[in-house]
Amino acid sequence: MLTVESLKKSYDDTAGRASGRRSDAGTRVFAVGGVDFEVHDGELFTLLGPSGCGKTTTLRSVAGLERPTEGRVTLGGRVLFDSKHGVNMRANQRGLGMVFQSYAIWPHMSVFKNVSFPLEVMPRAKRPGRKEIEDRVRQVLEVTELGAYAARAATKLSGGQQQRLALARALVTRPELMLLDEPLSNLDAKLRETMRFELKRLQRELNLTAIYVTHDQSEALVMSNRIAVMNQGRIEQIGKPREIYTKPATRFVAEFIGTSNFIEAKVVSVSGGEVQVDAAQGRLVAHGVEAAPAVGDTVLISIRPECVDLSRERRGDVPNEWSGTVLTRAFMGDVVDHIVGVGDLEVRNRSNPNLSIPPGTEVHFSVAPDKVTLVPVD
Ligand SMILES: Nc1ncnc2c1ncn2[C@@H]1O[C@H](COP(=O)(O)OP(=O)(O)OP(=O)(O)O)[C@@H](O)[C@H]1O
Repeated sequence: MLTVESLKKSYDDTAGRASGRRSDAGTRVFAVGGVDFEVHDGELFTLLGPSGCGKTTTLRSVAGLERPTEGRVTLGGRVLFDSKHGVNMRANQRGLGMVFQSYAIWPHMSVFKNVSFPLEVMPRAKRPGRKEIEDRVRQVLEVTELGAYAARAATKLSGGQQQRLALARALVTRPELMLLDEPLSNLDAKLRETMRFELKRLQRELNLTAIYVTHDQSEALVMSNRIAVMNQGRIEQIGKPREIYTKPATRFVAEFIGTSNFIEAKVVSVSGGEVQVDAAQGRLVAHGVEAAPAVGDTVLISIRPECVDLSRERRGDVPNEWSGTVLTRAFMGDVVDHIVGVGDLEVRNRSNPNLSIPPGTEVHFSVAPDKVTLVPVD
C-alpha cells in the first residue's frame, strides 16, 4: 500500500547536531541514508532503533513535513514524493493521520470539539454535513472508549484518555495511513503497557494501516506485524517480531533486541542447514541455518539467555553441552539470570525462578541446535 524507495535525507551539519554519517561533500550528514520498505494494507509496521537513527526523519518524510533529498514515496498508487520528477505533494493532501509524542490536544475545546474540529475545517467541497460530522465523531469516540466524556473539557482527561483523544482526532478523517511517532512515550510505565494493547486492539478492529515509530523494543515486539530495525540512517533488518528476535541478521539487531550471548567461532563443517563451529570453549552445532557460510569462515554465534538450558547434572546425551561455574545469580521476580563462566567466556542463562543455583557451583548447560544463530561478522 505504501512504498518507500531509496529515501535519503541529508542535513547541513553547521548546527553540529548530527554526528558520524558524513556524506561525500563533507559538510552534510545523512539522517536517512537510503531506506526501502513497503507497508501492507491493515498492517502495523514499526520503525525501531536507538535515538538519532533516523526514524522520525523517515516518518516526517512520508508525512510531507520534511522534504527528502532523494527517493520516491507512493501510497495506494498515488505518488506523494518523487525526487526524479520533482513531485512533492503537500502534507495536508496526502490523506494521512498523525499522532505524535506530544499529543497536543486542543485544551480550550471539549472532547467532542477536539474530534469534530478537523472535519469542520475541511475545504467546503470535502466537508461532511453537520449530521454526518456528529455521527462520525460519536462513532470514533465509541471506538476509543471516550463516548462518556464527549462534553468534558479535554484537559480534564487522564494521560491515557488524552492519548486516545489524540488518536480519535486523527482517526475521524479516515486516513489511508496513520503515522504514530512514539505516541506512548509521555505516559507512565504502567499506562504505557496498557495502551500498547489498546492501540493494537484498535488498529486490528479498524483494520488500520499504520507506521509506528519507537525506540522501545518490547513495545515494537508486542504491537507490530513487522518491524524495520534502523541503525545510523539505514534499515538493518525487516521481519516479523519473532523472526527479528530469533533470527537477527546482524550483531546490531541481536544486541538491540533483547540480550544475547555472542561467541566467536570458526566454521568446521557445513551440510545443508547444519553447520558445526569451533569456539575456543568447544564445539557447537547449529540447525536451520539459511545463509550457509563456508568452511573456514569466522562467524559470530548468538544465543539468547532463555535458550541456555542450565542444569546441575551433566546429561551427556544432548547436543551442545558445555560445563562451567556459576559466577553470579540475579533474581528478577519472574525470572532468574545466572552468569556461567566457561574459561574466560561469560554465558548468560535465563530460567524459571524455581531454578536457582548459587555462585561457585559447577554446572552444565546445553543449547538446542535450532537456537544457535549465526550472525555474519560485521
Ligand atoms: N533539522 C536538522 N538539522 C540537522 N540535523 C538533523 C535535523 N533533524 C535531525 N537531524 C539529525 O538526523 C539524525 C536522525 O534524526 P531523527 O530525529 O530522525 O532520529 P530518531 O531516530 O527519530 O531519534 P529520536 O528517537 O531521538 O527521535 C540525528 O543525528 C539528528 O541529530
